[in-house]
Amino acid sequence: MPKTVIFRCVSLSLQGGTVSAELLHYCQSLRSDVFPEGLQPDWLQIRGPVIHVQLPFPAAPALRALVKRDRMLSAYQWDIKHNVVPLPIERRPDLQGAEAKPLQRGVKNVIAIASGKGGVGKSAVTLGLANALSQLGARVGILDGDIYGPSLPTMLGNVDSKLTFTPNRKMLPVRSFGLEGNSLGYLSDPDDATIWRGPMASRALEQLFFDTQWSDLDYLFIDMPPGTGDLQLTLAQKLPVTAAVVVTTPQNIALADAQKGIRMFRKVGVPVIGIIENMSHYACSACGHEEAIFGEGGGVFLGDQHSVPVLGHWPLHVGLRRALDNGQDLNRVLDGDSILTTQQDTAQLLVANLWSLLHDEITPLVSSQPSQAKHANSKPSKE
Ligand SMILES: Nc1ncnc2c1ncn2[C@@H]1O[C@H](COP(=O)(O)OP(=O)(O)OP(=O)(O)O)[C@@H](O)[C@H]1O
Repeated sequence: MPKTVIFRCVSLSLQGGTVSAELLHYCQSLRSDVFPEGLQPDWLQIRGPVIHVQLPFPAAPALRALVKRDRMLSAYQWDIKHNVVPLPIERRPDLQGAEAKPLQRGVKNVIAIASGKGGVGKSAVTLGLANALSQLGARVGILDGDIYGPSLPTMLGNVDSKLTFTPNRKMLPVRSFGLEGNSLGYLSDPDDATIWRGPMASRALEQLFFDTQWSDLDYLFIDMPPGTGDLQLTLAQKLPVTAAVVVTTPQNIALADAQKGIRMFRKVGVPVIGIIENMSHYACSACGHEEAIFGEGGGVFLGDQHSVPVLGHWPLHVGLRRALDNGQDLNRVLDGDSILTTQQDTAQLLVANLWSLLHDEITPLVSSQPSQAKHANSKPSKE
């Protein structure tokens, strides 16, 4: 129905004091990256001039931006809340096997953040996403799976914290900046981990995952160990991972490793719901000149090859590096910086993609659509 006609219907129905089905229909016709199928009628309740929304994932800023662009909808008051929906067990092949252990009570979704190659910023991206979702009102935890170089305690600014245990010997996660975290770095001398070998390392991580008493969490991120070897494969198989995100830099060398990561998850039936291109470019803080230090277009090329959407292009950012390495609260030291908006946009797209996995009637963004990000079809530059 054309917009003008709907507008008239809605005005009439409001004058009559009745809720307009046309308005719900109209909301469904709105489209954005985060809401590719519009606003679903069962999310909305219209009472007089107020539209109450219960989103199944945290994305209030994306919805506000959508509403702001729309002359008719911006005339309403919007009351936006969310209640995160877990992926049902029947849609999770990883939880159905005889060996698979169930998710802990209260953890709704487990998202693995992986990279084929080390040093691409996987831990930085994990923390950035977790922080962004927490700022959007989600309850978020991080499991530091990088046993050979646990970086979570440094990034959360609590290197001296040690784990405490419940009476039945469950580990209680450490809390910082509104996030829960667990890492071998809190448990022992981190240097001990460097001598661990494959099966031992994988058992340690399983234990860290299953024997932590997480609170009720909407999202638990696992910062996977770098690489695509046996350790990573075993973990992807044994941990109840809802979906995976692959981090890469634009370079060819990183892309080749990221491809292996995507294949690895697919092999064990874990959907890869997005790629994040980190260190996409550098913007000089003195003159603003942008330089693609590690090449260009790699993330999009990878996404197109594997039909996985690119969720974000994160720049090399001096302030971010400083904050992470000094364990500072990103929201405080980067307040007003566009990097936080970039991270939040990516996080909203990520949880929207995760939600779309739940619904047969919604076209999943996962593995069926080519990337919608800019520079589509461009090949990575030779670096
Ligand atoms: N976008 C970015 N801008 C600036 N610095 C970054 C960015 N991403 C990561 N870094 C910095 O790069 C370094 C490596 O990042 P990080 O530890 O997250 O990589 P990783 O992929 O997890 O490494 P590993 O393979 O060792 O686990 C850190 O000092 C981090 O703060």
